[in-house]
Amino acid sequence: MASDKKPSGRDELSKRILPQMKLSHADNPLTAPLQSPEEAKISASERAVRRFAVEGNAVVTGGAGAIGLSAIRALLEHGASGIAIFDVSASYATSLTSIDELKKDFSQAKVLTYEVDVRDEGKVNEAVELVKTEFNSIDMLLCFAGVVGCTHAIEMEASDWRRVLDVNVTGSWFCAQAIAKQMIAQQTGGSILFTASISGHHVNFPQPQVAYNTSKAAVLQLTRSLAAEWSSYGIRVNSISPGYMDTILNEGDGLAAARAIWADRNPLGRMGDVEELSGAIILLSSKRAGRYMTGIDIIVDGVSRIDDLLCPKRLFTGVH
Ligand SMILES: NC(=O)c1ccc[n+]([C@@H]2O[C@H](COP(=O)([O-])OP(=O)(O)OC[C@H]3O[C@@H](n4cnc5c(N)ncnc54)[C@H](O)[C@@H]3O)[C@@H](O)[C@H]2O)c1
Ligand SMILES: OC[C@@H](O)C(O)[C@H](O)CO
Repeated sequence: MASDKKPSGRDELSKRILPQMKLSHADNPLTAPLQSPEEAKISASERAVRRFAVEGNAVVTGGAGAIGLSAIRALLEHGASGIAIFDVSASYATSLTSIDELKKDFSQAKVLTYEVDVRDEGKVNEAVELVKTEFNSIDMLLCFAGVVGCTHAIEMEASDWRRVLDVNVTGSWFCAQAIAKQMIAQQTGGSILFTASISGHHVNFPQPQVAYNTSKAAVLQLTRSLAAEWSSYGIRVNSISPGYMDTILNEGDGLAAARAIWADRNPLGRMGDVEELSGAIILLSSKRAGRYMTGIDIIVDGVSRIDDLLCPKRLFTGVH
């Protein structure tokens, strides 16, 4: 029987937004049958490897940085066929040797570098077009481009605030939108992974980082919002939240002294190694292993958040 119910606002919206591009359940990689008849025949060991395989090509922002480079190595180890690194020249200058090593170790894959400041929307779109021509398809986006700033809130200049928010939030958004458009046009779906932080979940101690903490909390909401909007195009959107990792990001800006405090307050007594993020990155980027995961955040921090429980100032003031 035909319903005379008026369409809801949501129905109207769904009609307007690229309705013709929405994937049917059978074509959407997130709702299509999990296993094809051919796959049912493969050996258990082959299935185990396939479960965590990473398929296709990835754009990796901040890929010349510590976490980005380690993630690229893991993506290539798990089968990625192409990597396009988006980063700024200063980082390329120091990471060229590592990038050359990656190219040598994974000669079957294409590793390309693009000088892109993720704050520049035009440059991001331009680079995505170039990657599209080079790779034909873009299947993954991993956003590691990020900056930190340790300034007392009361002394912060507008430019300090904007620098952090522009790179960490707006830059991630520009890249996600440009690449989602491409994934939607391909009708293949894909995976987007943002880098949030434990700083998006709690307030760091002892360093003052209001802009950074705010930016990473925004990344968590960006993740959930885009996951909800883009699942009907087969696009999964997730994030990881690293704890204190032993990278150059945590060396400048007066942070050297804080490192001992962070390690001391962590029950494991140490900061994290970037390699320890690889498991979560591969799980979320893998089409099979991560298939029913979207809109989530994986915290990899060796329980650094225990700061929240142990910080005497916060306990006494009751401020959490
Ligand atoms: N190191 C940690 O403890 C830690 C913890 C939680 C989250 N994170 C996040 O992980 C990500 C990577 O951090 P990392 O430790 O590898 O730092 P890193 O400084 O080694 O890497 C960051 C990379 O981002 C690039 N970048 C900065 N601004 C950019 C811009 N405008 N456009 C393009 N690229 C830009 C840098 O050139 C650099 O290569 C960041 O988003 C950071 O906030 C780091
Ligand atoms: O909170 C952990 C990180 O996001 C970050 O490394 C740190 O706060 C930067 O000083």
